[in-house]
Amino acid sequence: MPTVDHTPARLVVLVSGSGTNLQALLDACEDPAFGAKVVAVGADRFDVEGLARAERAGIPTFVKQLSQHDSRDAWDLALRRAVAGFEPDLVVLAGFMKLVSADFLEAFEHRVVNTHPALSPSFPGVRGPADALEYGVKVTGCTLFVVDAGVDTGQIIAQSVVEVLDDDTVESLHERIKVAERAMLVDAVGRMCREGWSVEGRRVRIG
Ligand SMILES: Nc1nc2c(c(=O)[nH]1)N[C@@H](CN(C=O)c1ccc(C(=O)N[C@@H](CCC(=O)O)C(=O)O)cc1)CN2
Ligand SMILES: NCC(=O)N[C@@H]1O[C@H](COP(=O)([O-])[O-])[C@@H](O)[C@H]1O
Repeated sequence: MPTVDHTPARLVVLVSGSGTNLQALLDACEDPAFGAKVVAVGADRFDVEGLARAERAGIPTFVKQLSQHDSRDAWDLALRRAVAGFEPDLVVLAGFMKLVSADFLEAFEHRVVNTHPALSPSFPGVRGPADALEYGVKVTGCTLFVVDAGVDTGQIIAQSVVEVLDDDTVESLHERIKVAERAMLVDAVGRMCREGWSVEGRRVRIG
């Protein structure tokens, strides 16, 4: 089972875009009682707002771009080494739009979590809000899970429900999901870092 080896716990956050989930963690970490600090932010692309948010907060950043490596395996290894160099207790994929390999996950067993804008196991992949809207569900939401080698199939840590409104667009729905997602992420990551967690079969227990 994972152990939290540092106080405060060390978070490495991976992003690909605007980084509002990252920002929520950065804000929460300002309170020493939160029990965690972001020690590095990584991305798979340059010039994203998520990296700028980290730089403004004085946090080290790194970029590992797939196109700058000879193969997917070489990219994955470079990413793994960069993350490992920061000795994370927890790796948070926060809008990170690349699949990570089984080797990556083995290096940080049960320590890699991802936030997804749908209620798993429904609507996996990169179109969670659009797929929920198209299907016609009346409620959707967000899920934090322990990442495994599948796509959004890992053990569920936390979920939050969001109502779908009659006049929702993909954008309006995703924005409302993101409000719930940030609160869910901050709450669950804080509790994991302060209380520890265990994974048994499909079940995750905090504390
Ligand atoms: N092993 C896993 N890695 C990741 C997971 C996961 O569940 N298991 N979740 C993602 C986020 N994600 C959806 O939740 C997701 C991200 C990206 C893709 C995808 O097909 N990406 C393409 C590239 C797309 C791009 O660069 O814009 C790819 O990886 O080649 C699917 C699902 C985080 N990682
Ligand atoms: N499948 C992965 C996926 O859809 N991820 C989603 O991208 C958004 C990133 O927002 P942010 O960059 O503002 O945190 C979040 O809603 C996250 O769940």
